[in-house]
Amino acid sequence: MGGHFSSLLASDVAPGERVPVTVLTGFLGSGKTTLLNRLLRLPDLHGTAVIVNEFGAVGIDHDLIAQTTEGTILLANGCMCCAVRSDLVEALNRIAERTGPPLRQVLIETSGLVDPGPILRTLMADPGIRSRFELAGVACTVDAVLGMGTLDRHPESVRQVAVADRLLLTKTDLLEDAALLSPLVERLREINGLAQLHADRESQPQVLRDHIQARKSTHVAPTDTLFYRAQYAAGDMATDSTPQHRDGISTFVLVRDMPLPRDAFAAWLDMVIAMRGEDLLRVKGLVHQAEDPDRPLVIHGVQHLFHPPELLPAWPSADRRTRIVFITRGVDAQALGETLDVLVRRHLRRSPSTL
Ligand SMILES: Nc1nc2c(ncn2[C@@H]2O[C@H](COP(=O)(O)OP(=O)(O)OP(=O)(O)O)[C@@H](O)[C@H]2O)c(=O)[nH]1
Repeated sequence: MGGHFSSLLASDVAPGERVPVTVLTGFLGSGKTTLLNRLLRLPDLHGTAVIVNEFGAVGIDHDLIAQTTEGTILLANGCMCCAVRSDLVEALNRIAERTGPPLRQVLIETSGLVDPGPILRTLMADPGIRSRFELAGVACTVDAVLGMGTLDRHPESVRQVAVADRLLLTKTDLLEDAALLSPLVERLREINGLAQLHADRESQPQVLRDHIQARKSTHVAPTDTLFYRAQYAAGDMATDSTPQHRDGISTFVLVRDMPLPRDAFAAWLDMVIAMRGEDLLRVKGLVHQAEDPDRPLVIHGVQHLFHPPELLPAWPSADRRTRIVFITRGVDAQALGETLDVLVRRHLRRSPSTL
């Protein structure tokens, strides 16, 4: 075993007490800073660090953020898209090493123009960062009035939506008629049917607070709901779902009833990552491993980087099928499934006792 996923599987990294990091993205002017300010006015945010990333050498976003919460640290560290790795790593290390109240969670506000992919990669790839921090998820603001036009004109805004766990519709108060929202909601669902959509402006700061405070170790239930949402995204999951295409992005779910031999599954995922890593915008799944049938393996990746996979103590529901959700750019769902089947068959010919 030599690929990216296999090495993670072999390293057996324990989740531990890592600090959750949430990325807040959203196109220019979509309301990130406004939401952040409303968040910072809520109680119970002690130990929250906020990293603001701005486009251009002289940013003003950090001046627009009210520093109202005790124990909140604000860092402004320049342009995320061209210096993402060193700046972000440096900012996180600085936060982790400072003295003072314990750090409980981090929120990174990205510049409105960036594709959040490199930021997520940095969070997942840097060994020093990974040992201290865990990616809690991505929240994305979408302007209820201008969102549709932005998605039409700016591919980076599509990518922001595609990688989000939560989509927060802003400026709904400016809509004359709530029905005007439906085409945008439909479009967002086509790009990313997995994300939770929050259109209620009032509750959005609380939604974001709950999200940034959630630790992965407490995520058993959300992992389960992920698949209900996936079902919504991809229709019937009895077999592999038909890809939903929009904006060059397709979403599908790969489903397998039979337990998968661990080595065959890891070899397949290594191969998929090596060949199509750049096009895997988001991969999330529960895997039924033949060698450990009672504990599902949770996999979670962004492009060619995956989190260390984690074993859940038990299946979150009676459904024990392997279900992997893919949000990709142009990856052929059928070919992906067939390759997995070939590798599993080959493995079983060599080691028939696995099942
Ligand atoms: N009416 C209304 N205005 C909003 C809402 N959210 C943001 N705005 C306004 O929209 C404008 C842009 O909001 P910001 O919060 O600065 O947006 P941003 O995403 O941080 O913008 P960038 O930093 O340029 O990427 C500001 O004038 C806000 O007052 C909302 O929910 N309702």
